Amino acid sequence: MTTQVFIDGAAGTTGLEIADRLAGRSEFSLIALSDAERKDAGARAEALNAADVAILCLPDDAAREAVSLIANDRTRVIDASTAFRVAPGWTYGFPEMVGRETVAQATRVSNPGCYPTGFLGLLVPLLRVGLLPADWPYTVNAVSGYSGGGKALIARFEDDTDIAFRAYGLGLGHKHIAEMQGHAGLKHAPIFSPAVVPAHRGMVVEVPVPIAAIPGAAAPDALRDALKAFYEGSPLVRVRDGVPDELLLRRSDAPRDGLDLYVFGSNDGSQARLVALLDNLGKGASGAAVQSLNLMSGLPETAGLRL
Ligand SMILES: NC(=O)C1=CN([C@@H]2O[C@H](COP(=O)(O)OP(=O)(O)OC[C@H]3O[C@@H](n4cnc5c(N)ncnc54)[C@H](OP(=O)(O)O)[C@@H]3O)[C@@H](O)[C@H]2O)C=CC1
Ligand SMILES: CC(=O)N[C@@H](CCC(=O)OP(=O)(O)O)C(=O)O
Repeated sequence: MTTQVFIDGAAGTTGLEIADRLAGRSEFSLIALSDAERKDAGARAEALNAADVAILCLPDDAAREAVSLIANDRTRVIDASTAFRVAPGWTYGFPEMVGRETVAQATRVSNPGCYPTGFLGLLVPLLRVGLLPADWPYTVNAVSGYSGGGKALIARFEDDTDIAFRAYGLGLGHKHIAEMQGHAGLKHAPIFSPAVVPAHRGMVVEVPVPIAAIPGAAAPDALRDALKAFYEGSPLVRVRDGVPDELLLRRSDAPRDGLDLYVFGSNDGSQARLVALLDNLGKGASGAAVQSLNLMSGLPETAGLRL
């Protein structure tokens, strides 16, 4: 029997990429609304309640509304928005971190934010084994392709091709901070410096680690080995060796659902740069949602993904 999937917000950036990854897959059939119906609460309620799995690719308020429109115990939810990422009763859709079986059994899954995927992917394994402390005030610097801001930011960057770099989150209150602090169990909120570059997709997330100044922090090689051990066997998360001359995002980069992690260390081991490379629309959004959908449907986690 096929799983009935309804993508609420199917005409948006994340929704379209999810539909792309589900195209041609006989395990799923998509419930589609016409352009005239897609924002109609009645039509959405009917589709939400007909679905085995509803994937919400909506702004936060519309995602909350969608959840409130579900009036049965059967429809399971994967929400791509920020609305439920630290909410009680929701499973955080990072299977490598919370466990594949936990996601497979979940009825309410919140898909991780793109930046937190890099930050938590780097830090949580190291905090869990005590190689870095939870009471250090971490910082996180990141750049994203403009598709990370959905249709509105895509339109802005495509209209104004003169923008070379856009720093934002300058009020130090970005919506991902609670998610980063909460799921890492950090004492202090991280200082987060996000920026957008004029490329459609792609993301680099970096956590600088002044090892010599952090009580109990391990050496760079030990940090890398611990990440490797944590992600051993993961088909999507790779811990890379070596020190390339540079890390590049290219405007021509194809969609991909992997997450690449690096630990760069100074010669004397006193400093490290933890770096994550991902596609904001891949493991940072649509790829992660399909990974969870696969697990919830008893399918191989990478089915339909771009490895
Ligand atoms: N883009 C990314 O890289 C990531 C996005 N996300 C999250 O995913 C969610 C979707 O983002 P994204 O796809 O980028 O955003 P988009 O703006 O590209 O798409 C959102 C879609 O939702 C539709 N929509 C808005 N309100 C309603 C409503 N009340 N009922 C039905 N449809 C509605 C919009 O309609 P219309 O087309 O008419 O505007 C649009 O098609 C957001 O919460 C975002 O924060 C998470 C991780 C990464
Ligand atoms: C470039 C850009 O604008 N990025 C978005 C985050 C994208 C993402 O992860 O989405 P969620 O809103 O679902 O968390 C931002 O900073 O708000």
